[in-house]
Amino acid sequence: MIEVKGLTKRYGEVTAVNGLTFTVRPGLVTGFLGPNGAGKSTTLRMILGLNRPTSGSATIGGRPFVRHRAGLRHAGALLDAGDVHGGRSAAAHLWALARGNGLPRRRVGEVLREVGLEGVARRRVGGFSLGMRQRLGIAAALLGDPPVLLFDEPVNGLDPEGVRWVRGLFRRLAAEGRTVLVSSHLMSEMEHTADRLVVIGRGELIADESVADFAARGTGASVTVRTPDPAELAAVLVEAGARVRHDRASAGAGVLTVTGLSADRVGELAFERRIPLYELAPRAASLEQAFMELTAAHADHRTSALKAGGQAGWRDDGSSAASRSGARKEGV
Ligand SMILES: Nc1ncnc2c1ncn2[C@@H]1O[C@H](COP(=O)(O)OP(=O)(O)OP(=O)(O)O)[C@@H](O)[C@H]1O
Repeated sequence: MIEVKGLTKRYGEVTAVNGLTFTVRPGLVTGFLGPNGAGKSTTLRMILGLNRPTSGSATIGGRPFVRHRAGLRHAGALLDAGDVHGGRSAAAHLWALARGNGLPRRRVGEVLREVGLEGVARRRVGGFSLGMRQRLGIAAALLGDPPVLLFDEPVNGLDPEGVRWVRGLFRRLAAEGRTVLVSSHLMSEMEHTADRLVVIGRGELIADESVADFAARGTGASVTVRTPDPAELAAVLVEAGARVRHDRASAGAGVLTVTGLSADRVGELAFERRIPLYELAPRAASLEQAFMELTAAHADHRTSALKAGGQAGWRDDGSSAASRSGARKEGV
């Protein structure tokens, strides 16, 4: 379990994280989402004791991470896949970590097999692709067989097969009862991977709930209804204030997409007018749409980034080099 309470981090004038409070539970994959600069990496670094909070606390299993001896047995993390000594082999890199944490040598071979790098164990990490480095970072996180795992943008650089593999790995780790926290800017990725979402914007908590509850908050929610009398039903629904789109005919019936009325109300109106229904299904807004709506107020930097000729919206290069190297310079 990870517990974050009133966590705040200021860098001079910049408040990177502002009074964050949330709990990450075992047995679930929790997605940690937010626009660029929302404070995800800073939060993960504070949870791992790499950045010192200005105020508030973060604990893993009830204690600050730095108070755990042989830390890799308690929590494993992939923060920055590029942050590896390029002159070492994959096996040597992992063996150095294992030795420092009192872990047996056999774990090196086990985790290399787990991530599919056993064939390149003796190769220098300097020649690895970004995807291979991500796999190596995941191997390092798994080395101590820890109950708590944190991954910062783990799918960057992975090919489609790698993405599928990593999704399956996270689901398995959660099914084993571990606490799994995964940061991402890819909404679609979280839709397939996470059970819960912690969403932040400008360092503040926006949502902490199940994926389904989060998606249901978007205004793009609609109702799909199939009926042999689509024209008549459409007229009734429009009269009641709905917007109706006639999509297609299917198995002798018309399919309507209705927005602005709940599925319950659509069913009631059809019943009152004695219009038969073959199908009535509420559809939540897409996660992406709900996310864009809910974070809009916390992400006005998108516009300024565009004006400045910088990158707007979601990060797609897997790095925020300035902030990360800056955070490293803090020397904690
Ligand atoms: N060492 C630092 N010195 C000054 N400001 C920093 C430092 N580290 C981070 N920041 C600032 O804190 C804010 C949060 O940055 P952080 O990297 O945690 O966000 P993020 O959600 O991980 O973003 P991204 O997805 O772009 O990596 C940003 O405004 C960033 O510029």
